[in-house]
Amino acid sequence: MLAPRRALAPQRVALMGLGAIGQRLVTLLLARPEAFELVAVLVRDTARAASEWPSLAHLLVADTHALLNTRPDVVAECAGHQAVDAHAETVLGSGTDLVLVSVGALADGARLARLEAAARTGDAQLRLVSGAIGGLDWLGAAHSAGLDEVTYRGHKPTRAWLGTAAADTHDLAQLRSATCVFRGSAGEAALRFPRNANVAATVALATLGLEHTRVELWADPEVADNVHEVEASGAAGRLTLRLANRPDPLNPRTSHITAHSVLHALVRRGAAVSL
Ligand SMILES: NC(=O)C1=CN([C@@H]2O[C@H](COP(=O)(O)OP(=O)(O)OC[C@H]3O[C@@H](n4cnc5c(N)ncnc54)[C@H](OP(=O)(O)O)[C@@H]3O)[C@@H](O)[C@H]2O)C=CC1
Ligand SMILES: O=C([O-])CC(=O)C(=O)O
Repeated sequence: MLAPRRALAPQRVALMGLGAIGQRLVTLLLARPEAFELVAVLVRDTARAASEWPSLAHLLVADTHALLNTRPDVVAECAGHQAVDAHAETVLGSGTDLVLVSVGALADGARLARLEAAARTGDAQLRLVSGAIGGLDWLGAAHSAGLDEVTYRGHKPTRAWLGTAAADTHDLAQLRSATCVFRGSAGEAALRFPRNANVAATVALATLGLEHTRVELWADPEVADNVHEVEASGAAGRLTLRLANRPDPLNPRTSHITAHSVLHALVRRGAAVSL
C-alpha cells in the first residue's frame, strides 16, 4: 500500500451516494482513519438514510452547500449521472477535487464542457476512476503512439439489464443465450445505458473518443460475472483484455471492484509515491 503524502493529515473525504458503491466505500474509509476522515455523505433523503444507517446520521447532508460546509478535501461521486448534473459543477467550482465514478455522464459534451470550466475556475481536479475496467495506462500510452481501432465489449447476466433500455427492445425473461442488446458508439452506449456503460465511456475517453470507440453490450444468461473485454491495435502493438468481475451483491449491475477503484484513486491522491 502506498505511504501517505501528509503523514499527520488524513484526507477529508465526502461521499455522494450511499448505494452499493457508497456503502462499501464507507466501510473501506472508516477502516483507514490514518489516511481518511469521512466528513459527509450526500443522500437524497436524509431521514430514510438515518433510519437505515443510524451510525452515519451525523454525516448525512442533502445538498451541495451543506456538503461543502464540511470542508472536504475531495468529494467522491458514486450516485449516478443525475447526481453529477446536480452537484459536480458546484463542487469543482468551489475548488474541491472530485473523484468521479459515473464517467458515462461525460458523454454529454455540454456537461463535460461545464465541468471542465468549473474545474478551471475552482483550480480543482476532476479525476475519473478506472472503475470496473483495467488496462487504461496501456491504452492511454498506446493512444499517444497512435491507435487504429478500439472495441469494448461488455457481457453481464440478464438480471443486470432489467429496468434498462435493453428491456424496451428485448424480452429479457426469454433469453436463452448471449444476446447483443446494443451495438454502436461509446457515447451513445453511455447515454442509453447510464448504469451499465460507464466503463465504455472510460475506455473511449482514454483512447479514440466517444464517437470512434466501438461498443457492444450483451445480456448473457450464461455468465455469472460482469465480463469486460477490450481489443485495441495501433502503432505500439495490440491489446486483448478480458476481466471477469464479481457483481456487487447489493447491485448486480455494479462490479464489486468499483468501490475499491474509488478507494485506490483516493489513496493515490494522498500518496507520497503514486502509481
Ligand atoms: N465507472 C464504473 O466502472 C462504474 C460506475 N458506476 C456508476 O456508479 C453509480 C452508482 O453505482 P451503485 O452504487 O452501484 O448504484 P446504486 O443504485 O446501488 O446506488 C446509487 C445511490 O446513489 C443515490 N443517489 C442517486 N441520485 C442521487 C443524488 N442526486 N444525490 C445523492 N444521492 C443520489 C441513490 O439514492 P436513492 O436511494 O435515493 O435512489 C443510491 O443510494 C452508477 O449509477 C453508475 O453511474 C457503477 C458501476 C461501475
Ligand atoms: O460495474 C461494472 O461492471 C460496469 C458498469 O456497471 C458500468 O460500466 O457502468
